[in-house]
Amino acid sequence: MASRTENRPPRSLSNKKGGAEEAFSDKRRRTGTERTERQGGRGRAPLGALKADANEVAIVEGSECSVVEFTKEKVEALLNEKTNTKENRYDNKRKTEQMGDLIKRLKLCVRWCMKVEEGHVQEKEKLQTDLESAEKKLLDTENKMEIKIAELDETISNLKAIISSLEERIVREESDKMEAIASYKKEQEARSAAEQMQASVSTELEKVREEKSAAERKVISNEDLLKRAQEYNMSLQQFNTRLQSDVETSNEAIKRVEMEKATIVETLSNVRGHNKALQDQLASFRVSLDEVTKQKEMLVNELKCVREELKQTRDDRDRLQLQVQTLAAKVEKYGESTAKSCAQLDTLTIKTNALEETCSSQRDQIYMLQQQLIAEKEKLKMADLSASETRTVFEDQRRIVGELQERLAEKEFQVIEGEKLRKKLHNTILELKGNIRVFCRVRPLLPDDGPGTDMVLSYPMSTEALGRGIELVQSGQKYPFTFDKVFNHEASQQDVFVEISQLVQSALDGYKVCIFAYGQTGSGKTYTMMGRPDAPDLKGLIPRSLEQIFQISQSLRDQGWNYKMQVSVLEIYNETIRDLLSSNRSSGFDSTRTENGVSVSGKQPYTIKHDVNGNTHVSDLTIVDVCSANEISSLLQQAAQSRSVGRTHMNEQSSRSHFVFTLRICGFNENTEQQVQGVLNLIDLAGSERLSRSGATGDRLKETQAINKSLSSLSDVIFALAKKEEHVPFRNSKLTYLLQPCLGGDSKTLMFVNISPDPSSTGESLCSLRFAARVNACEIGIPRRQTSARPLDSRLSSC
Ligand SMILES: Nc1ncnc2c1ncn2[C@@H]1O[C@H](COP(=O)(O)OP(=O)(O)OP(=O)(O)O)[C@@H](O)[C@H]1O
Repeated sequence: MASRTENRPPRSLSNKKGGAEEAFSDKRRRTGTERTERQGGRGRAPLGALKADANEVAIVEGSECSVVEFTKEKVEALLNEKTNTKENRYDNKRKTEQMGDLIKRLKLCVRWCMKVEEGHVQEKEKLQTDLESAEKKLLDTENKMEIKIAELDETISNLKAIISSLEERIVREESDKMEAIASYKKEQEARSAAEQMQASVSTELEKVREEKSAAERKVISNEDLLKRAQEYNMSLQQFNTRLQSDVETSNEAIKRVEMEKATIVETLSNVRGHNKALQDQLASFRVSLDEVTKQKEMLVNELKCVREELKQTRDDRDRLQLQVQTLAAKVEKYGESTAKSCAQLDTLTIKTNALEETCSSQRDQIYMLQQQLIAEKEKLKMADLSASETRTVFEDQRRIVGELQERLAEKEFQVIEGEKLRKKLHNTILELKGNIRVFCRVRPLLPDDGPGTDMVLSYPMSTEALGRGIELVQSGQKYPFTFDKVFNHEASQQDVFVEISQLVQSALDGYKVCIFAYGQTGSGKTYTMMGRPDAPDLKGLIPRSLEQIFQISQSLRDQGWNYKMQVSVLEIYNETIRDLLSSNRSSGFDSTRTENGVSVSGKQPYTIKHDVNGNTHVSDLTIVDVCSANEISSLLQQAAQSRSVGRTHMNEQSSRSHFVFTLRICGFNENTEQQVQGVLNLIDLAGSERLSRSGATGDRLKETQAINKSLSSLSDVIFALAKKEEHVPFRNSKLTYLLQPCLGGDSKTLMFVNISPDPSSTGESLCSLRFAARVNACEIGIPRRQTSARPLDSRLSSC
């Protein structure tokens, strides 16, 4: 805000005389005062003050530039001052002095007058500049006011346009609403008509089919109408949303107008402030600034007009707001009524649809029921017809079932009988083959075998001896032997197993079966019995037999056979029994001596006993229940592991220990309640250790004699047992006691005599062959041989 002094307009010199005089005297007074203040510091008094009482002006000598204060009276007195001619009539000097003094004073007066005029001019200029600035400010304010008024006019025109558009919309909306109501009424009428039509059609449908199609067409048209009504409803809803958005925009416009109004009010307050300031200024220059006053009045008038307009605008706005509110209320009402009508329409549509659906579904149901009824009637007829046929067929079927059941029982009986016959035949065949059979197996030459390529073994090709004979050449002499079967060095593990597989089957049939290998060290006993279980083609008799047993036992399940199998594995080394399946290895050694296989005092571990059925039992031996060949192979691995650990522990030579694998088979047939108990003993007998292969050249005869002695003693035992001689050598031996039921009882025994083709061990081979031939020949004495004179056919027929 401009300061009061800045805004003060400059004093005009074109005032009336009185005013000018007043200003003049006032100015003079002020100038005098100022000067007095300025000169007071130097101690100089004004001339007027010094000469005031004498109407004279004191003039300071030598100071022409000094300013002397005059008054009007003094100036007039100075101008009217006349020289005293009477006194100075003749005194020219005095007269000159008086005139000089007067001239001086007049000069001072003129200088003062000029100074005063100069001050007046300056003041006038200042006042003029002040006036101009005030006018400029007034113009600025005027311009601002005009801009504001224009803005307000624009806002008002905008508002008027909005109001007019809203009014137009309301009119349109009302017309649309009227149309909607009219169409709704029409639709209702149409619906009621359609319902009536539908009712009439549904009644007519039952009567006439042709009219039904016409009614359906009408229903379709009604559906079209309904669809159109739904579409119209959708458009109404859209229009409603549009209206709501318009209301929102108008609300926003109202908010904008309110904000503008607030700014206008603020501006107005500013203008009022300005106006007040201007009024103050105008009051101070009321006289000299008439035009400004007029302009101010005009401004005030304009302001009043603006206020009035503002008031009007507010009123308009209020009115508009009221209109908007009423419109909004109307819109809400319309919305509600539309929603209600929509809901009614929806419910009506749903009802109509439901009724139509029910009608159509009932129609379908009736049709279906009619069709079903027809079909059922036909079925009933057919059923009546076929019932009698079925009855006859049923009777036939019942008769056939009875016959089949009879035949089944007959066949089952035949199967059981056939199984019995098979067993019997199988047993007879084996008996015919011999209860104790001896097979000879020759292993191939090994890289470790001694030098020399002389063929020491040959196989006669005569019809009688083909596959059964073997000839050994020693010192140029031929020694022929005949066995139940001879396997040359080319025979595979499978070839050997094929020959013994029937014997294995006998174990499942409830017989005691014993297969053992006999022969010198390194002749292939372990290879024949165990083979190399890790290589499928090189598996020996033990794993192959066990696999076969499990396969057959599984296949016999269909015939009602259930088998329980138990395994035990032991080793006899130097009259010591070692349980190869015992988890406690330290207790696996039996150092207690026994007599006749029975401990003499107290309960000793691993005592061998025979029960009344001829079964052998070893006390405290680990017996493991097995259900699969895999379990047995893992047990065999365990046994092999225990064997090698035991050998290291006892510093044992491998060929000195006998390996005995026993499988007890207990079978029960659920159908026939038949029970069998078989035993399969698979034994790898100890070969006699060569004394010293390296030192054989020196003491060859002694070495051979020792081996022969060992083989001979084992062969003596086997021979005596097989022949059931009273005197059995080495009776106290555990092996003898173990072999006794296998060879001496009713068990089926197979002995492998293994031969090495090594030319350096021909002596041992000859020895083995001789002893095996003795065992082979010992069957001469057993009962089967006595009956073997009968022809084979007659023996088979007796079975
Ligand atoms: N038919 C065969 N085919 C191939 N190799 C064989 C055959 N028979 C035995 N052998 C091999 O001969 C060697 C000796 O065989 P094996 O250990 O079975 O003799 P053994 O009679 O059990 O000896 P010991 O009495 O010392 O235990 C082994 O290396 C074995 O692989």
